[in-house]
Amino acid sequence: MKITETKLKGCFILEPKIHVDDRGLFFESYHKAILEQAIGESINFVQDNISVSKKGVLRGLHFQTGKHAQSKLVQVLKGEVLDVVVDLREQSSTFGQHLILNLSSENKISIFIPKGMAHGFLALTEDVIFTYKCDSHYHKDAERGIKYNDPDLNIDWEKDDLNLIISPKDLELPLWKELQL
Ligand SMILES: Cc1cn([C@H]2C[C@H](O)[C@@H](COP(=O)(O)OP(=O)(O)O[C@H]3O[C@@H](C)C(=O)[C@@H](O)[C@H]3O)O2)c(=O)[nH]c1=O
Repeated sequence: MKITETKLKGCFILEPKIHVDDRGLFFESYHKAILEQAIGESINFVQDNISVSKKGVLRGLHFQTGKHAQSKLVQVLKGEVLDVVVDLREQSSTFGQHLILNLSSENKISIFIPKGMAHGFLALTEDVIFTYKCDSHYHKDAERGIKYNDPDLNIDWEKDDLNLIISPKDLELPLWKELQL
C-alpha cells in the first residue's frame, strides 16, 4: 500500500497494491499498522458506515465537533465520486484550503481525513456505494456542516451536467463565515 500526504496537512491518499489472478483480484482495503506508521499516530476506528447514492447526490460538507470529532477513512466500493475535503483547523498551515479527488471502484483509492476537516462528495455514477471508517461514534448534537457552494470556499464540484440531489438538512447548512462550533 502506498500512502502519500496530500496538499492538506495530515490528510493522506492510500493506494492499495492490487493482486490480480485468474479468479479476479484482491487488495487490502485497510491496514492499521501501515496507516499508523504513515500518519504518525495511532488510530482506533470504532464505526464503519455505508451509503448508497443516486447519480447527482451531493452529501456534505460534514464534520463533528469537540470530543466527538472524527477522523475518517473513506473509499468507494461501486461507481465514482468527486470527493472533497476542507481543512477547518485554524492552527493548520493549510487552514481554509480544500482538496478534490476522484474516488472510484476503478482506482480503489482511499483518503484518510483527520479530525478537524469537513468532508463531502458528489456521486458521478448511479448507485454509488461509499464506505468509511470513523474513530468516534456518530453523535447527532455534535454534527456540523458548511453549505456545499460556500462562496469563500469556492469549490468546483464540476456538476454542470448533473441534477443535484441534496438533503433538506444539507441545503440549510450555514456558510463558513456563519459557522458556530
Ligand atoms: C452519519 C450517520 C447518520 N446516521 C443517520 C442519521 C440520518 O437519519 C441518516 C442519514 O444521515 P445523513 O443525512 O447525515 O447522512 P450523510 O449525509 O450520508 O452523512 C455523511 O456524509 C458524509 C459526507 C460524511 O462525511 C459522513 O461523516 C456523514 O456526515 O442516518 C446514523 O445513524 N449514523 C451515522 O453515523
